Amino acid sequence: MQVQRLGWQALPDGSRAIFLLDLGSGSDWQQALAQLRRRNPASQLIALGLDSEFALMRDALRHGCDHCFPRQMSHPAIVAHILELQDSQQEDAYRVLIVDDSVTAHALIRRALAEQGVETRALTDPAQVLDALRDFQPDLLLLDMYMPGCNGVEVARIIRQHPEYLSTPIVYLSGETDLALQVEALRLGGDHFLTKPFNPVFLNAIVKSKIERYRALRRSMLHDSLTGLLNHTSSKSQLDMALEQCRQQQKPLCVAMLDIDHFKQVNDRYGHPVGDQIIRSLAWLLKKRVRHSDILGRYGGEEFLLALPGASLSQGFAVLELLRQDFAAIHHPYGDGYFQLSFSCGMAAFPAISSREDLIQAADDALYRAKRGGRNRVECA
Ligand SMILES: Nc1nc2c(ncn2[C@@H]2O[C@H](COP(=O)(O)OP(=O)(O)OP(=O)(O)O)[C@@H](O)[C@H]2O)c(=O)[nH]1
Repeated sequence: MQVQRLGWQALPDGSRAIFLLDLGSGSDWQQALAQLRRRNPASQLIALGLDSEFALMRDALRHGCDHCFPRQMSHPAIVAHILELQDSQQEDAYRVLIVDDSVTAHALIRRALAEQGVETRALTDPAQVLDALRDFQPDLLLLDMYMPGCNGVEVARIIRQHPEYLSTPIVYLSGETDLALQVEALRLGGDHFLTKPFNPVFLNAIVKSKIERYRALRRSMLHDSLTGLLNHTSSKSQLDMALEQCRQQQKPLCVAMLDIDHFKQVNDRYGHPVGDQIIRSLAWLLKKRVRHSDILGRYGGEEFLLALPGASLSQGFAVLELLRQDFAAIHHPYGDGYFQLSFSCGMAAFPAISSREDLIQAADDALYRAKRGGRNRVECA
């Protein structure tokens, strides 16, 4: 992430950036803010340090701010929000699965959604829906109501039998105008009912808002709230998927378990909030340095899991050794001074070790050796 400090006059146009704005105390920012908004429609505008006052927030939002962070918001909370925004800017395109027996309807819907950059896959046979859900991992389903052999409500009910798809938004898109039938369809597992012929602008608006909420919900389910990294359960499931891909593509994969050294002493000496901040700062260092395709999770209290698909044990070792040195060099401010910390790390790699459980166990054993060997070191299985 690049950070620049600029005055209102020097702010660039047409960028996809995150702007942190100090709106000051007067009201002369309103015009400048509105202009910035017009010139940078794809950017995120954040007003910092505002008094939590209705009229001020209303004006900031009215003139183009996406978020207002009140004065009392802590610095770590601000950084966490910014990192989350940066993540959401890097997200994949929205994916919509269309189930409709008419190929003409497919073409119309796909064209309308493609205009907003939404990826689509279309099925004429509803019996293939479970395979398509697994392969395509859509963010939303658009379901026709009347199809040969099965209706849309039955498809929705079958999908809802699978816990992993319980929260996937289902929108009916059908010529059915009977209100009682529409209500019944919603009761049995749908989230919204749109009628054909559809308005493309309205369809896109519904699809976008449903997917935004769905992705936000998934983010909070899959990520750890302190650091924003994957949580314990989702680290393991993402590692399973990455391992499967590496197996198919005959690539190596390296797993590292990291644990901050003598962390109990940090809490005891400086207090729990400082301990939390140390956990965040290691999380952010790791996040800044790994690739988008790597898997990074908070595995336990002060323990992290990092998996590097495509990296051999020696390549992974080089990455972790550098990270170890860089973390150990950080000066963590406290009072008028600072303190330094280190982490220990254990590593193991596929294909020498083939299952997820064995990889984590082997990396954990190596981590234990690193601790026993004096800490602040990386050991390989
Ligand atoms: N501040 C803070 N502390 C945590 C969190 N999760 C776990 N801890 C603390 O982390 C400490 C871990 O201590 P230990 O497992 O004994 O190990 P250690 O002191 O790090 O020593 P070594 O791992 O042997 O180097 C415990 O005191 C936990 O209470 C958290 O979310 N925030």
